[in-house]
Amino acid sequence: MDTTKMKRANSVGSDLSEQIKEVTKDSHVRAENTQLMLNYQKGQITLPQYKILLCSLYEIYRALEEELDRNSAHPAVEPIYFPQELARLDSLEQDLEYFFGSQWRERVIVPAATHRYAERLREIGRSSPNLLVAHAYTRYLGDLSGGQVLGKITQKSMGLSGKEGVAFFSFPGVTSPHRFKQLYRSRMNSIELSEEERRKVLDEAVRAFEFNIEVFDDLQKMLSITGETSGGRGTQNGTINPLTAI
Ligand code: HEM
Repeated sequence: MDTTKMKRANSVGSDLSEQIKEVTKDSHVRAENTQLMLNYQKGQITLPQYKILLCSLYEIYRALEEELDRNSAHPAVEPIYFPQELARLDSLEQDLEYFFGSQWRERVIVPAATHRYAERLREIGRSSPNLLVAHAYTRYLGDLSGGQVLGKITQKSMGLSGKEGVAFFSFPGVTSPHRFKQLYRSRMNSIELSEEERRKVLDEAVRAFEFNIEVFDDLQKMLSITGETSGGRGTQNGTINPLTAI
């Protein structure tokens, strides 16, 4: 972490939740401004874009949640381990089945950036579980924040009714995202970390955003190669090969 970022982290006090927000502020702006997220915010997300995004989210959450589960008793994981409230894997599986049919597992295709992100999650799950909080924060608090707006946009842009195809955005175990985020932050703040460990967590959070940005950029490239950047057909439950199916 460069000294400017570290100074900024310290300027907001000693709470991990404040520091992590501060050091990832610029990264958040960059993530919001990726082409994929910009299209999203303009309501220009198409079914092929959404389906291919779901595939990557599935790989990411599979790695994240397997590592959180495996390390659930670790002192830096236990306070922020909320599988009932937060786990996304089942919802993603439901959404993928809705769009790709019962053989959806054979249709999941992801770009190289997604593999790198998932590999990093598995690596830290194995060797530095302290860092999982940085990734859990980046994804889950994002899903409970901007993600809630994106869910509504998805439903509207794709004319989906009810929860079908958009289970990913829905958190039935969280009554108030605002209050839950407060609880989550206080749990983050209760994790005991040395200065060195804290610096590594903050670094990892910046990296976590970077992984997401790379995934979005790769997805955008994949879509432009398949000519599906806008107004694609998006055959539901089609039987064609993965690239044309997205
Ligand atoms: C269209 C894209 C996005 C929009 C419109 C958006 C919007 C927002 C908003 C409005 C908040 C603040 C909520 C609050 O203060 O209570 C927020 C928080 C957050 N977002 Fe995003 N976001 C987007 C993309 C992302 C992405 C791609 C990530 C990471 C993968 C992300 C991660 C986060 C995190 C971790 C927070 C919590 C910050 C904190 O309170 O510490 N966001 N987002």
